[in-house]
Amino acid sequence: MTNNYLLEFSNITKKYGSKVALDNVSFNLEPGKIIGLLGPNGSGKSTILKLVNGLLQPTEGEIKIMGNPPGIMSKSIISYLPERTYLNEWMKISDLINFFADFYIDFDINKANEMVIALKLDPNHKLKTLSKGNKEKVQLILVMSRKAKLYLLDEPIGGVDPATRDFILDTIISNYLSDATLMISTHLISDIERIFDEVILINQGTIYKHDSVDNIRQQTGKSVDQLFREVFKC
Ligand SMILES: Nc1ncnc2c1ncn2[C@@H]1O[C@H](COP(=O)(O)OP(=O)(O)OP(=O)(O)O)[C@@H](O)[C@H]1O
Repeated sequence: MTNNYLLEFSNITKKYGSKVALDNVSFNLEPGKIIGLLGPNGSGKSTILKLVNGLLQPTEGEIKIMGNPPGIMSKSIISYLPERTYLNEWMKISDLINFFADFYIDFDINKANEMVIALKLDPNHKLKTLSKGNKEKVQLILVMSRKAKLYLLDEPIGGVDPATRDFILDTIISNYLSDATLMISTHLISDIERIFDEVILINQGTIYKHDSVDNIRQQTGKSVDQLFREVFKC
């Protein structure tokens, strides 16, 4: 690595056919930060996360994760929670945990089991039988139990009731290593902004603002949620 960036996202344009989803987007992320990726529907958040994870290829531009392009090395250090579940609905929570433990050498099975207890889930239940919010908890447990360097969470807690969100957020932040970076796409800004160090505000495929939450609060006198509502007012 020639610099201290965990992720370099340089001059990325992504087109789906003739649709420009990202237009010359650049940002760099340092290790040890929690970044909120915020923007209206269709602004390009999921596209960014899929590009970083190597599920999509950029039309133009360059992505580097710890100095390397997305590939085998980056997949070993990225833990990704996609917007839709890909897990086998017929598997029990305990089976899914064992499956992940077999698949990822950085998976901490003890941490996963602790989180199952903390989030009041029954490991003998099949995913198929769980409510939407409890399914989300299971997916988060699986993703956060890896000792990854970069966590990419696409809308992680949309289905969880507001009272449980805080508890889940606390569980997340107390269970990842302090030099890891989390990038979280969400519409639940007021619920989650307390854990963000930085935010990237994106609109129609271009970055409106990338700054620390402290700077935003100092410079605008507003919370991120207030700023978002003002900037992206319909
Ligand atoms: N496979 C695809 N084919 C064509 N267009 C696509 C495809 N995937 C995304 N798009 C378009 O690219 C743009 C960005 O989509 P993306 O899913 O990245 O937005 P998003 O910010 O994650 O949205 P949301 O908040 O609604 O989840 C949108 O206009 C979307 O319609």
